[in-house]
Amino acid sequence: MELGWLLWGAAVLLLLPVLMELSPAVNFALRIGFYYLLFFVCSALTAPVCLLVNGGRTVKNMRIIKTVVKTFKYFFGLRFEVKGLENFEVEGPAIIVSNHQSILDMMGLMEVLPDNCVQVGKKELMYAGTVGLIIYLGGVIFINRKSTSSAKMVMAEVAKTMATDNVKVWVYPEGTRNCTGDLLPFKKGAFHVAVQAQVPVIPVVYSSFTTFYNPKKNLFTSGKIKVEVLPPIETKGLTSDDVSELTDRCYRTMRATLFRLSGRPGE
Ligand SMILES: CCCCCCCCCCCCCCCCC(=O)SCCNC(=O)CCNC(=O)[C@H](O)C(C)(C)COP(=O)(O)OP(=O)(O)OC[C@H]1O[C@@H](n2cnc3c(N)ncnc32)[C@H](O)[C@@H]1OP(=O)(O)O
Ligand SMILES: CCCCCCCC/C=C\CCCCCCCC(=O)OC[C@@H](O)COP(=O)(O)O
Repeated sequence: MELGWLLWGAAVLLLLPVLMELSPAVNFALRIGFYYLLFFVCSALTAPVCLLVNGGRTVKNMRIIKTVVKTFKYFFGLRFEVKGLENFEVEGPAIIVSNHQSILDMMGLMEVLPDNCVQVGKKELMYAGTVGLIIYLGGVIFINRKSTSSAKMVMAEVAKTMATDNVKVWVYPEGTRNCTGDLLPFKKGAFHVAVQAQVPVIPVVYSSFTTFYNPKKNLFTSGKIKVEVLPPIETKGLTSDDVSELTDRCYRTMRATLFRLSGRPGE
């Protein structure tokens, strides 16, 4: 029995490099599967540490999560080239908005995440096993995208409490992953919250992943990701009537930056 398992294990180990060469699909599945496994196992190991160190759900746990997730890039040969971090140094709370391409964004998020910053996430993530637990402990704000009214209520609450809690809130205004190399139209919630709380909007742009990551083509190799934190956009004195223009302005600036960072000619 043991000999059988030994032979089986040896065969897989010998065949794996061949399989990975022969089949991009196998290579992609193994790499993305390993990414999920890293999330799952590291979440399970980090959750007790967060509970022991910080006692429960608090943005302070993001420091621990960030320390762990920042190591993931080495497993996948990914490098980040970051510019503009000084733009995070605003007095007090702010709304941070960035493009969202894939679950790989979690590495980019943690690469630059400022202190006291929580994220807005779809509520389905709460049920992602140990990952749901760790993002709950990290203070992630969960919204139900299928119910605009309830999502708006949650966001309105964020606008009220972010000042007292002195937290920054990171939102993906596209509202979903989009790995096309362009931006989807922006949802307005993040900008309503910024205006309601009268806090600046800080745009963050990640260069396109398409040169090293494309699930449709089973592409997932090593690569470099350029990250640029843009100057804050003030909202003091703005009202809800200005939200559409603020959203459009932010969209245009981020889209131009995305094209520049990705070496794509602007339109
Ligand atoms: C140790 C190991 C650990 C391993 C794991 C570690 C993981 C790392 C930890 C961090 C985890 C981070 C997880 C991130 C997950 C990211 C996501 O899940 S992205 C998906 C969720 N995010 C969003 O959806 C983006 C935010 N969405 C919005 O802001 C939306 O606007 C909305 C509030 C959900 C409403 O959406 P919708 O109705 O579809 O569209 P809109 O056009 O935006 O709004 C319609 C309408 O309503 C007005 N409006 C919107 N928001 C408000 C508001 N807050 N107040 C008032 N009015 C609002 C808007 O103006 C529109 O009206 P109009 O007349 O057309 O203008
Ligand atoms: C014992 C229970 C076992 C449960 C198994 C679950 C295993 C969980 C392992 C990994 C989960 C990875 C999720 C990590 C967070 C990723 C954040 C993210 O990028 O979510 C996508 C969201 O932004 C937008 O979603 P859509 O593009 O709209 O779709």
